Amino acid sequence: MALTATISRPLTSFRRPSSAVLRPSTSSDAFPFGFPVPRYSVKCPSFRIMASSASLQTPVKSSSSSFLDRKETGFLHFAKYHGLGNDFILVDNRDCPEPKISSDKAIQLCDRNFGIGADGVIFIMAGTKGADYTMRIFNSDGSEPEMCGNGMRCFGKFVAKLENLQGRQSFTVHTGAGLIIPEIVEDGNVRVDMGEPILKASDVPTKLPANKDQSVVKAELDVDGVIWNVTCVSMGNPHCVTLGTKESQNILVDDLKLAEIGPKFEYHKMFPARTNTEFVQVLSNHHLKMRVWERGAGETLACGTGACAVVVAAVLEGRAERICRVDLPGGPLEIEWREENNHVYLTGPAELVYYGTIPL
Ligand SMILES: N[C@@H](CCC[C@H](N)C(=O)O)C(=O)O
Repeated sequence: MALTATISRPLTSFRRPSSAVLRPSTSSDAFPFGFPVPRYSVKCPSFRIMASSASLQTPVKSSSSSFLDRKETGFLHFAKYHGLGNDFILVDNRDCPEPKISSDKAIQLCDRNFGIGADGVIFIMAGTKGADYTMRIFNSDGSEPEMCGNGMRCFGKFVAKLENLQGRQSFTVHTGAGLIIPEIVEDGNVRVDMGEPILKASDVPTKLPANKDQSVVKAELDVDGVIWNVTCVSMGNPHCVTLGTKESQNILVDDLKLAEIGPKFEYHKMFPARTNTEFVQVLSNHHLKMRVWERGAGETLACGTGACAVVVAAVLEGRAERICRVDLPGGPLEIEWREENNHVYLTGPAELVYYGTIPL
């Protein structure tokens, strides 16, 4: 019998064990996709009968006369979501311990001309290490990052659909960046407890010379002869944040040729795991504007972990307060770096674009 998790709890602590209540699924937990349930899985033959841990409306028969079996080919059922234009293919992977598609397939599916088109593919997986769920993600270049802030908001919305959860909800998600807690709030936005930023240079990681406290704040980075002032922050994934060059403390982000300079930061020898790079214009001490060049995805319309890193960097450089609105090309995010627990909170929208099915 398939089980679905019903979770509703206040968000007061972090990195705590899961206490999700498990209940048998019923027909009211109908799988949201409006297409026939597949009779196979793509990379998990042992889960052949069950397409999703959400209940199926009709029993699945393994019939050799079915169209899909006859074709002997696979289909991927997915939901397309976006968080401020940072868009993802979401796959219900709860019935399979490994992502249902390979990183090579993710590259194809993310292609905006020859595929579905997305900045990444996100897998909703069963919980591990005491969490309610696990999130894995491939960037559009097939690399696997530790975390994704906008993706986590989409993850939260999709889980609520899959589990038929209404209203305010929160759950714990195990990621490469540790335990992350998305909460769907009253207005439908998702607020994510992103945990603590990592500032220790070797953990970001960056080879840039660190301060006494091992952080890299307003260090000089030479990119083709231009000296940029950069602060390095990991939100589980690496970020290089710049609020200006040695010449000028103010960047006009709209004027930057990101496609030209972005890759030079991403592959700079000072960043052994490559890096995401945020270019920031300070509008006031509560209002920042940024553009991002993402590791493994290029310029995107928004980056949640990036916006968090930007506020942390701007605070460390004395250019902003701990609660900021961050404007990205796709729209604004609210970021708070809370002093009492050192956690960063990210709040913003996540929207379903469509459900789809694609042959593999
Ligand atoms: N867009 C994401 C970040 C996705 C991962 C990133 N490209 C990386 O490789 O670290 C976000 O919203 O945080």
